[in-house]
Amino acid sequence: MKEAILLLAHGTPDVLGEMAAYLSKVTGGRALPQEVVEELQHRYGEIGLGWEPGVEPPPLTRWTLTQGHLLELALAQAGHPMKVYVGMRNWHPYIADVVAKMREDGVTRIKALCLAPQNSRTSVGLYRKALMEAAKGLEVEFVAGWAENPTLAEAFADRTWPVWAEACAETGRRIPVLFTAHSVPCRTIMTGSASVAGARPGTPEQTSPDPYPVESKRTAQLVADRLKVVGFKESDWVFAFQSQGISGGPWIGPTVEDTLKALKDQGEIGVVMQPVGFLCDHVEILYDIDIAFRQTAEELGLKLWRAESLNASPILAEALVQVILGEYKADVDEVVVA
Ligand SMILES: C=CC1=C(C)c2cc3[nH]c(cc4nc(cc5[nH]c(cc1n2)c(C)c5CCC(=O)O)C(CCC(=O)O)=C4C)c(C)c3C=C
Ligand SMILES: [Fe+2]
Ligand SMILES: [Fe+2]
Repeated sequence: MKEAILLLAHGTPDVLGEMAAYLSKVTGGRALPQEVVEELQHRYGEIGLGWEPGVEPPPLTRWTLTQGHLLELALAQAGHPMKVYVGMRNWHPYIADVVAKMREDGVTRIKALCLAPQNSRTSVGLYRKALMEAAKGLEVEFVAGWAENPTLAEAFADRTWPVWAEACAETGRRIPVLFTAHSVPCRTIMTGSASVAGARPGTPEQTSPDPYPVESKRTAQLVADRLKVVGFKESDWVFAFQSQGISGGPWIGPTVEDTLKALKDQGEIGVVMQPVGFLCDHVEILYDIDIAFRQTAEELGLKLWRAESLNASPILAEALVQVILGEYKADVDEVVVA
């Protein structure tokens, strides 16, 4: 048996001209209106993507590949050297192509982990589906969720503390922290939902509510708990779901926009945003938070600070090692032959 690690991630286009093809992957082939394509080209353009390839790949691809390298190094340092591959669902390097490469390299057992700690059928479920289709005949151990890993909470706390301290010092006030995760469509979280993307047929997951909203808030709670050693209080944080889709239908809230308004109405003068649903920089952080929410906050008279993304955080690499080595009991599927 030859075992290797596969990190699964979202993927992002390399140039603006690939946007329509990329979106078709994201939506599973459903074409989106031209104005949605153009709006997303505008947003990705604002964070540095061009019509021609840049010197470096876009942040989401670059950081995801870096996280793979750091994990490989951390595994070796922990005395468990294993090769780490990275596959994306919606763009290159595609999961199917990476699994084909793993086969070529003689891998017979894959331990797969999503760079999305909170389990949703609209993210993790789709990654699992793509992997199982590609890995026919290989043994697969799939980690479905690791939202409550204490070292992950430590990694986020490590990024939150300096910016929260800066915000409080600059204003002389306790500034609230707004933890966020990506929103999902309302139909995703409904029991018996028809939207069961990625769920294994006949499993309870297919008909049970999506665990995602609860898991997202648990991550936030654990980060808040860890910050209490530096004087953080339970009353210092709130939670919202950000970046509701622009492709139609109702998505879960509370939204960041409504939460910023509520904070202003309560007399707050600023807010620190900590997006605990994301492990690295991408459009939801660099555009939605740094440009759009910052502008909304300014219009309301609030100053907005943002915690640095985990990106190359060594504590994140440590958390991944724990999940892979089974030192942290993650939500792991039974080992199956795909
Ligand atoms: C837990 C759920 C989701 C996470 C996490 C998530 C991260 C994420 N998404 C993008 C880029 C896009 N996502 C889009 C649509 C979309 N996203 C989710 C869920 C999560 N995304 C859903 C359910 C959908 C709707 C899909 C559909 O069939 O319509 C889109 C399309 C435009 C839009 O609707 O906004 C983009 C683009 C990134 C980069 C990302 C980060 C890892
Ligand atoms: Fe998405
Ligand atoms: Fe999104």
